[in-house]
Amino acid sequence: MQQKWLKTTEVEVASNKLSFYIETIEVNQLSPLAFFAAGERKYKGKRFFWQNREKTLAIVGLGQAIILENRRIDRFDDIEFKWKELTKNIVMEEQEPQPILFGGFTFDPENVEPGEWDGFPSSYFTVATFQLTKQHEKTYVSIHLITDRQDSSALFDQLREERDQLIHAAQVKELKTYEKPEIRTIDERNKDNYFQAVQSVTNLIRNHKADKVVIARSLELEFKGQPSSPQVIYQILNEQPESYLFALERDNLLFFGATPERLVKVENQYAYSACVAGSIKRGKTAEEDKKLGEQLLNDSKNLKEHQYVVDMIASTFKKHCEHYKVPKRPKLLKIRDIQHLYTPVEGKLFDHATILQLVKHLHPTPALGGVPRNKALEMIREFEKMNRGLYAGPVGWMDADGNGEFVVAIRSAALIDDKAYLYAGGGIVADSNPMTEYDETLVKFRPMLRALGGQIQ
Ligand SMILES: C=C(O[C@H]1C=CC=C(C(=O)O)[C@@H]1O)C(=O)O
Ligand SMILES: [Mg+2]
Repeated sequence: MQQKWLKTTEVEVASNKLSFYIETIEVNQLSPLAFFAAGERKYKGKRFFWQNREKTLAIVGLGQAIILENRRIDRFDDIEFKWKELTKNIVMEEQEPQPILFGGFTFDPENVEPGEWDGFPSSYFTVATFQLTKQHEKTYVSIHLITDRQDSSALFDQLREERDQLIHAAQVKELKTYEKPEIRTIDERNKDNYFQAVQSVTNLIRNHKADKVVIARSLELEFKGQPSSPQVIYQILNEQPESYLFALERDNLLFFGATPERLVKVENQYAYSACVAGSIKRGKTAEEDKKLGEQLLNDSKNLKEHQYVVDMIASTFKKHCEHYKVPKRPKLLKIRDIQHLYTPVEGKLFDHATILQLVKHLHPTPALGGVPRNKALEMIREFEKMNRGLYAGPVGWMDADGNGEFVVAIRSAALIDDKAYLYAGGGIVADSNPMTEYDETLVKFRPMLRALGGQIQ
C-alpha cells in the first residue's frame, strides 16, 4: 500500500518531562483533501488544511498532539517561546518533512463584541497527530505523539495502525466529489451600520484624525442542512486555485478561505512579504479587463490606499533585515473575481529575527488595520460593531527550523453548524465613497459566497 519508511525520532522536550515522538513514511500519491475527509468521523473539530498559492506545498492535520493557545497580550512571544521549547532538540534532515505548528492569531484580541467568535482564544495553534505533507511532488504522512508517559510504545503502535487505516480510507475517497451546500437565507447583517461606519470614518480622516482605516462587514448565511468541512474545501480547491487555501477547525467552528495575500514567508533567513491593497473588478472581456487594470494602476485613491501598506511593510523590513528591496511601482495581481495593486517585498533577515517576530510587527498592516495603527484599531472597534475573529488575522504555519508562511486571512468565512459568516472589508481613505466601497465588498464576498452555494451574478 505504501512506500515505507523514513524514520522514527524521539526527542526530549526542553525543561519538561515530555517526549516528542515523530515517525514519517512516504506514501504513494494521496489527495490531501481525501486525507482530510478520512478524519471526518474521529477528528472533526480537530483538523486543518493548507495549500500555498504556488501549489508546491499542501499540509493537512488530523487530531491534536498538542494545542498551543492563549489570550495574552504577549501572544506572539508566548507561542514562539512554547514552540521553541517543544522543538529545541529536534534535528531533521534537509528534505524531510518537519512537524508543523499550524494555526492563527485573531485580528484584535481587545475586541469584545459578542457573536460567532465567543470563546475563541486570541491565538490558536496545534501540532497534528497525523500530518500529511505534500511537497516536491512527494507525499508523506507523519505521526506526532507528545507525551509524558514512559510506556508509550503500545500507544504508538495504535497510532501506526490508525495511520494505515486513515491512508486506506483516503485512498478510497481519492476521487470523491461534493455538491455545493444549499442556502436557505442570506442576511446582510450590519449593512446600515456599515454605511454609517464608512461615512463616519471618512469624515474623521478628512478631519485628520487618521490617514486610512479598513472597515469590514459580514454576511450571515443559513443552510438547508449542515455543510461539511471537506465539502466546502472541495469547492475552493476547484474554484480558487490561484489563492492560498486554508481551513482550521476548532470544535464546531470551521474557519476557511482563499486569500491572495501573503503576510510573510520565511525560508532560510530570507523573508518575503506582499503589499496587496487597492482593488477593481475583473473585466468581462480581455480588453475590458486590461482597461480596468490600467485604470487601477493610475487611480490616485487606490494608489494612496496601497502606498500606506508599502511604507509600513518597508519600514518593518528595514528594522529586521540586513538588506531588503521594494519595487518602486505596484503591479497588478489578478485573481478570479478581482484585481489588486501588488508590491512584493523581500529581505535577508538579521540572525535574531524570526517569522513570529515579523508577524507580530507586521500585523495588522494598513491593508487590514490602518494608519496610524492604534488610532485605526480604535476606530474599527468603535464603528465596525462586530468581532472579526480570525478574519484579517495571520493564519499559517511554521516548522522547527523557523521556516514558515503566514497569510492574511481575508476572503474567508466561519462555518458553524448550519450557518456561515462571511467577511469582507476595504481601505477607507479621505476620498472614499460609501457606495463604491460597498460594491467592493460585494466583489470580495464572491469567492466564499460561490463556494457556499450562493448565486453569483
Ligand atoms: C480587507 C480586505 O481586503 C484588503 C486586501 C486587498 C485589498 C483591499 C482594498 O482594496 O481595500 C483591502 O485592503 C478584504 O478582502 O476583506
Ligand atoms: Mg480598496
